[in-house]
Amino acid sequence: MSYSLRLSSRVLQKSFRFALQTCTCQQHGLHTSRTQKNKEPEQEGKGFDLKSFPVDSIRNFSIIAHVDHGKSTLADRILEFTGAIKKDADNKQVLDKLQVERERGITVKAQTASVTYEYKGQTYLLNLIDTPGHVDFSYEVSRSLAACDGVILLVDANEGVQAQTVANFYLAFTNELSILPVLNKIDLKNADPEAVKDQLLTLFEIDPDEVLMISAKKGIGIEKVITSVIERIPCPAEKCNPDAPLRALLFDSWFDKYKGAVCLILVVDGTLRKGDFVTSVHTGKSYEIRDLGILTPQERSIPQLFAGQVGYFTANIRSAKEAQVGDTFHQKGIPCEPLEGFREAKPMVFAGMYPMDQSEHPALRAAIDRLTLNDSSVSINIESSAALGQGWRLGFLGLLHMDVFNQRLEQEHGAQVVVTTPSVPYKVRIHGEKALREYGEEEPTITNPIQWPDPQIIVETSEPMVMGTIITPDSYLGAIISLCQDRRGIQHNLRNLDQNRIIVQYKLPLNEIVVDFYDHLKSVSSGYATFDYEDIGFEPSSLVKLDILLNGIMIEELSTIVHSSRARTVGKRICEKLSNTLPKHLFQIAVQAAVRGKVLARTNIKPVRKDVLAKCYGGDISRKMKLLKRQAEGKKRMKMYGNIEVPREAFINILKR
Ligand SMILES: Nc1nc2c(ncn2[C@@H]2O[C@H](COP(=O)(O)OP(=O)(O)OP(=O)(O)O)[C@@H](O)[C@H]2O)c(=O)[nH]1
Repeated sequence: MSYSLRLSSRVLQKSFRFALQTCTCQQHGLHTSRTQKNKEPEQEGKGFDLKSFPVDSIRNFSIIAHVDHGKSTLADRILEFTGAIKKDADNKQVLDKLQVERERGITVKAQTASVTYEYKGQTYLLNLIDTPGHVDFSYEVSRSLAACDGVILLVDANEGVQAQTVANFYLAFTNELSILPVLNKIDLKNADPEAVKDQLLTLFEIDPDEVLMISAKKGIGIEKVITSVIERIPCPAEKCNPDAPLRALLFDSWFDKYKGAVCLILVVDGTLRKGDFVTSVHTGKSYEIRDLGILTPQERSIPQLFAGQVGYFTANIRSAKEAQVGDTFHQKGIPCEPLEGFREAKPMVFAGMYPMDQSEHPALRAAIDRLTLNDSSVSINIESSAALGQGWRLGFLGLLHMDVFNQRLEQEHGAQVVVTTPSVPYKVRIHGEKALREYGEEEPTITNPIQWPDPQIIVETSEPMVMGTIITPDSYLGAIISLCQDRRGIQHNLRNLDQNRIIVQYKLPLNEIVVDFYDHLKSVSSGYATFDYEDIGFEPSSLVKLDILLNGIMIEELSTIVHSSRARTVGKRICEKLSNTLPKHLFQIAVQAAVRGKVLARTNIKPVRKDVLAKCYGGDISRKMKLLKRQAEGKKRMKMYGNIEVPREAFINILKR
């Protein structure tokens, strides 16, 4: 799905103007006039104050669902229905602002929109947070939920409950949020709302009478969703105190090249005003609030934010480290207890990232720094490689996350990067004083095979495990079970979801699923099975470092960590890939894969053959034999002393995914 940027900016400009008109009209009971339409946004912004929204008229909520169940479409309809954007056929996923989101048709970044709605004589301020559906972005979901009191749990009435519906339900449930179940896509011919209601009852004990039925695409049932949000999701009164000194939770941030970090906050206690001085609990640094506002969904300046309200501020914060998501801000000089943060992002997949050309290193560093401000779930460590130069080892929540980060670096910052094959973190228990001094702890976490300790000092190795939940039509169960077994999975649970669908849980090593498990699952189930996983910690496992040697010389960059039962197969695969990628030399090259010096796989790269007999017309056979013998001796010598040149491009081809 791709929309041109021109189109999206047109939609957003339109929506901005319309949002301003609506809010002003609702505030002052005016009708939209020609003069209002032509007013400058800044002038209108000055007149808008959130004072008239006491805590009991605020609803902070999120839409959570499995991927593609229609969250962004429902968000569009809510924005239209409340007048925040004009009703327009162009309004498609208005909150998906990033180019990568529009190109891939997925949400990767949670977005917020504040809208107002009149209901039973009172005007409500509804803060809607659109969240991503894909498993790799569940951190965005958990972060959004920290600012919410309730969620709309959206389920496709045709596809029914899927793996991420289950994961998202439990995320909201454990956060003690009110859950408003909504079935979407009831306009589809194959929609079976009654069966899906049964699934919700079986799995989550949701009363079928409480479930709303809508079509976000056709705009059916939207009003009921909005009024149910007002009636069934509590206001933030319980956790907010308007009379206490300021306490604000930072739950998202992004970088603006003119204003610095833009911080999205929930004001939990007190009031925040433009010009106030605030202090971060995390860094102890103080800042003057330069701009304060709400997202409608465009940034819109306002003079103050009150308890229970969601908005943004800018304070000339220039570094990602100073705008840490989960931080608490208080009034300068009036310290407070930090607010309870939320689940820390835990990178699951690590990969090296290097500039295409070393001269681009400073520019890439700046680009990564800015992008991590927008996506704080990425971890960064400096890394260097003899072949690829100076770079970074970045940690991501999953493979799609890594791909999207890479694409955003290119699209939003114009950076060209080399990304190496992803790996997962391992834990290695070591012994010996020298070893402990070197690694600094008894059980270091290894994110790069180069750091793997000498086998002599290893006591035990552990790898990260996940609990995978798969929902599938029963006809694909056999193929899915053999796929999971092939990936060293152990079945944990299996039960019927309804007459023809099964929910099955497998304990799997993360290493076995990071690269291509999802693709294989989709292919063996004709695209019907859905998968979600949660981290369940490290477990002891027999892990070894697989080294790659070229004519006996170890190439550090190509080493990988594998389960001992997989070493031979993986070694064979790498050797074959290398022999197809490396340029031929004048002598033969032996490509070997070895564990602790024992060779497990080998391929040979044949030498380039120079025709030494070309100039030898006719003549004696012994002369020819002599030339051939001399050539063979030369090659033998070269093999001993000749340097194998691995061009940077070949490395890039081998190392990149
Ligand atoms: N027929 C029908 N299609 C719908 C409806 N709601 C959404 N869709 C379609 O479903 C697809 C996915 O919708 P999105 O709104 O992007 O779904 P999403 O849940 O935000 O997706 P992610 O952000 O990637 O998780 C789009 O093609 C929509 O047009 C509906 O009520 N009926």
